[in-house]
Amino acid sequence: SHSWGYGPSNGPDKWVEGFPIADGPRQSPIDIVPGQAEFDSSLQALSLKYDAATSKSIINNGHTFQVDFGDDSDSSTLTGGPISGTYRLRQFHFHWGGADDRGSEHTIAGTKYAAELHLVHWNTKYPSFGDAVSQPDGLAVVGVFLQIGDDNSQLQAVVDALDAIKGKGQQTTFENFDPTVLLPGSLDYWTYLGSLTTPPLLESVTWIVLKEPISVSSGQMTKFRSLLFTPEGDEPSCMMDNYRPPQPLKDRKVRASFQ
Ligand SMILES: NS(=O)(=O)c1ccc(C(=O)NCc2cc(F)ccc2F)cc1
Ligand SMILES: [Zn+2]
Repeated sequence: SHSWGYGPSNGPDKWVEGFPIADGPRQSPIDIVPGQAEFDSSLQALSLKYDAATSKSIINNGHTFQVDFGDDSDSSTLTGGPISGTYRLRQFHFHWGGADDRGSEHTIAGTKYAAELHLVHWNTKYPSFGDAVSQPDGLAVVGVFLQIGDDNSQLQAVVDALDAIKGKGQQTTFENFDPTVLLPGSLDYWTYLGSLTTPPLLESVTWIVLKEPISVSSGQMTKFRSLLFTPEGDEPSCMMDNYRPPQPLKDRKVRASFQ
């Protein structure tokens, strides 16, 4: 059986065949309509405390590239915001388009950004990420939009590592990187209950989508698109348009941390 991907034969419209939860009640991403989000004064400020020493490696997993973090202690955590307790940073990755006019998973009143960063955290009330990922309050993912503009010098360290992980399955060390440098000035956010945006699409994610985008240049996006979905040696397929489109809101409310 061919595995899931983003092509015409294995893409988002086909995922329901192998993962029926694709049509579930709390799927992600969604279109966020600011005028319909409800300001909730009880929402706390986000507290993101990351330790550069926990960054380990950068890998091309055939769907995206991700930076993995050591998560066997509370060195890099998310607290506050809409969540209770402590969530540990596991990895961050991106989704992007084949052109600068698309690529984000969440959209804002229909507006697509060029890319979207996901910082993935798991609830330490569970013994591991693998346990947390199947729990309704197991994960918290912070989403950050990337908007085309000036070169993002903070992103360059990540961009420069991509040459070493061109093909699926390739990885290399990626140490001393603090993802705080990838956050925008404001931590204002929207939040709602959702899912993983890739199979197995588990409905275990508290989504925290930042209102303020960060910048990325067209040239930096071109380097994202030079990665391959395929292993070196296979017929090359450029890694792009690795985003799921917005899913039905169904019986959910989006809350805003700001007025
Ligand atoms: N785009 S997103 O931020 O929503 C997202 C975040 C994490 C994962 C993930 O960890 N997948 C692998 C994976 C899934 C499992 F369910 C169990 C183990 C595992 F490695 C997938 C999507
Ligand atoms: Zn993602």
